[in-house]
Amino acid sequence: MRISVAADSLDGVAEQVVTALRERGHEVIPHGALSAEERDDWAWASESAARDVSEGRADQAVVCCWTGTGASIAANKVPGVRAALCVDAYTADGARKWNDANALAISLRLTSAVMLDEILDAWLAGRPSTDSADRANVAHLGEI
Ligand SMILES: O=C(CO)[C@H](O)[C@H](O)COP(=O)(O)O
Repeated sequence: MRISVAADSLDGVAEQVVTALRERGHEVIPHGALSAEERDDWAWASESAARDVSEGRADQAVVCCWTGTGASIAANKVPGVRAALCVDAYTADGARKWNDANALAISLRLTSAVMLDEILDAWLAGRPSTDSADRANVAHLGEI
């Protein structure tokens, strides 16, 4: 997959997100502090990655800031983007399954290197539920 990755600083696991995705065979499009040319504030960096998804340049995004909250809020403002702040593998699996989330938000403060690997494995293996109630919930997100 092509995965856009944004971070507002290189603290914590920011650069490990890029390395881990490339090791798993994905093409990474870097944004914010991960790019030499871009503004690195969380709202701008996360927006850039989310717009890649919204406009078809990327299949998914991973957006990071210190808490993960600002990055997820910014990404969720972009049409068609469903960003989920995930702190463990169960949440990441559920976000893909029940929310059909297409942007993974990560807290650089909370997420250890070990947890990041677990979260990414669950996220990348996850598939959206085909259950009609789950699909109805996801479809309604586009109507709110
Ligand atoms: O977690 C965040 C936003 O939700 C930011 O990473 C945090 O506010 C730090 O940003 P800055 O370095 O610009 O003060």
